[in-house]
Amino acid sequence: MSFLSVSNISKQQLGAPVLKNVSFTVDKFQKVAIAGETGSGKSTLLKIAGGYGQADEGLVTFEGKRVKGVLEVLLPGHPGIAYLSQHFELRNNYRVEEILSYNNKLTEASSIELFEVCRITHLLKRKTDQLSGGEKQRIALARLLVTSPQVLLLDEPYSNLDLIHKNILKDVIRDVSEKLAITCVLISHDPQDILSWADEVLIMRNGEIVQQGSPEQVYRQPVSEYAASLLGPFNLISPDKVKSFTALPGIKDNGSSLFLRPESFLITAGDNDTLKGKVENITFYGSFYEVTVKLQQVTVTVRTANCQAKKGDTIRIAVNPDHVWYL
Ligand SMILES: Nc1ncnc2c1ncn2[C@@H]1O[C@H](COP(=O)(O)OP(=O)(O)OP(=O)(O)O)[C@@H](O)[C@H]1O
Repeated sequence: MSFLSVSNISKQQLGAPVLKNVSFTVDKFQKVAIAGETGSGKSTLLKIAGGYGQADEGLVTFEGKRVKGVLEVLLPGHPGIAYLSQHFELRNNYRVEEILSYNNKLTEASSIELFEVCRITHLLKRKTDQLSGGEKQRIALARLLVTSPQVLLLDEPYSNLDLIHKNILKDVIRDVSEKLAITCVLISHDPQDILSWADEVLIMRNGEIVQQGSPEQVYRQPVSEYAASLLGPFNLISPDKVKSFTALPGIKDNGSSLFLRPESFLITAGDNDTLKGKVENITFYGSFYEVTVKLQQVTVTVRTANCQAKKGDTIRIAVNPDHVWYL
C-alpha cells in the first residue's frame, strides 16, 4: 500500500481539461518535486492531493484512507496532510507565539525543536506585522507543522523570496524532511531547487505527467525538448547535423537529435577525439563560464569552471560519453 496515492485524477475548469488522468505515488519520507510550465496543472494537482481541491474523477488515498475533496467536507484538508498555499495569510495583530499555540499538538520540547528547525525562535514575541516576507513564510510553515502532519505539500514556497531568505527556507525544508521525518511534495520553477532537493521529480505539461524519475534521470535523459528546457540549458543538434559530431566518442548518427547539457562538453588541449571550433562569446556566471563555440556546422554552448580562452580563439572540445542522449 502506498503512503500517498493519487490515481487517475481528472479535472476540468471552465469546460477545459486541467488534469487528465494523472497518477503518482509518494512513499513515506520521500521528497517529491513537481515541475512544469505555468498553467500545466501543478497547483490544481497538489490541492487535490491534499484535500484542498475537488477532482472530477479519480481517487486520492493517504495511508489507505480516501482523501475527500473540498466539496465533500465542512473544513478542507485531511488529517496528517498539511498544505502551504502560495497565498497564505497570517492574522494581523497577533504575536507569533499566539499563532503557533493554536492547534499545537506538540510537546514543549518538540515545539522548541520545531521553532529551531524553522529558524523562528527569535521571532516568537514579534507581532505578525513586524515580519519580513521570508519570516512570515517560515511562520506559516511552522503553523502547519505544529499540527504534527506526516505529509507536507508546498506550492512554490520560494517564489518572491530574495536569495538570503530563499537559502534559509531551503535549509528549513531540508530539515523538515530529514530531522522531523516529514514526507514532502514541493512545486518549484527553479531547476536548482528541484534537482538539489528531490528524490523524485514529476514533470507536468497540459495537465499530464510527461516524465517521472530521479533528478539525474530527468536532467540527463529528458523525454522531450520541453522536459529538458524546464531543468536548465542544453544543446540540441538536429539529426542532419549529428554526423559532424561522430568524431567524438560515444556519439552515433542514429537519425535522432543529439542532446547534450553544456557541462557535458569539455574544453581540452588534446587533438584526439575532439572537435575544433571558434569562441564566439564568453559569459561569466560566478561559479562557471558559458562559452559559445562555433563548430563547422553548428554553434554549441559549453559550461566550464575555468576559461583561459578569449573571444575569437580557436579551441578544441571533447564530450563526456556518459552524458550523450538522443531525443
Ligand atoms: N479556479 C479556477 N477557475 C478556472 N480556471 C482555473 C482555476 N484554477 C486553475 N485554473 C486553470 O487551470 C489551469 C492549471 O492551473 P494551475 O494553477 O493548476 O497551474 P500551475 O501549473 O500551478 O501554474 P503556475 O505555475 O502558474 O502556478 C490553468 O489554465 C488555470 O488558468
